[in-house]
Amino acid sequence: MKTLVVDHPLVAHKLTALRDERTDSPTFRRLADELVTLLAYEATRDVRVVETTVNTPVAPADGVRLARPAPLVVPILRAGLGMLDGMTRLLPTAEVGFLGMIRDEGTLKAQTYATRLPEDISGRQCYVLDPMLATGGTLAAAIRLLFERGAEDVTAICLLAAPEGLAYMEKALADFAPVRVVTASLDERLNENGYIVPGLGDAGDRLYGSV
Ligand SMILES: O=P(O)(O)OC[C@H]1O[C@H](OP(=O)(O)OP(=O)(O)O)[C@H](O)[C@@H]1O
Ligand SMILES: O=c1cc[nH]c(=O)[nH]1
Ligand SMILES: [Mg+2]
Repeated sequence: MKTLVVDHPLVAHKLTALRDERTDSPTFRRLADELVTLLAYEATRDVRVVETTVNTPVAPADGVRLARPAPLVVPILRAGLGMLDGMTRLLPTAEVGFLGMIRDEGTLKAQTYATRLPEDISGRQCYVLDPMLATGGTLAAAIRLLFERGAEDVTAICLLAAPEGLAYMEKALADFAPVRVVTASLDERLNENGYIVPGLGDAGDRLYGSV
């Protein structure tokens, strides 16, 4: 598994504002959206393209276009939904599938409550969106499911990741084809409740709750 922590002053600036407990939900949503687009630029560096030629008003020009089948983008509900628009702004022709998953806050185990993916994802490049990689249980289960359905490679885009979660995913996904994690920050650790420290709190609540 490869992990990329995007090192860019704009990413750091927006992430700092996102973490701030005084940031309200509308601002949090906007910042998450902007951050995803910046992360997606790095995350799609290996997106498959094919060569093509177009005619400019002056002369033919060699170029590329996205290969088919189009990439599949999978936000993990609920919090991952806050990253979807930022991602499809960069990849407007991507297909979108949905996974609904929730972590039991007692056991910290992830449960899947909704799956809405295309019938056939064999050979597809997949981009999974979830702002928080904490224990890694949610993302590992989501990525495993995509590989079991035939995905060719999977990139997870997260706003924050914890070292414990990355280590867990490394082991849990060792038998699967390439996995990449692209994140804005590798934070210090998890606390006793499985929250990322310093983190940003509960991403789902901050996006969609009344906090
Ligand atoms: O790495 P893990 O320890 O599995 O935890 C991370 C998961 O927890 C959060 O979702 P949550 O279960 O709170 O659901 P929500 O998006 O509906 O708020 C977050 O968005 C991840 O999906
Ligand atoms: O820090 C954390 C961990 C899991 N889920 C969140 O929303 N935040
Ligand atoms: Mg939550």
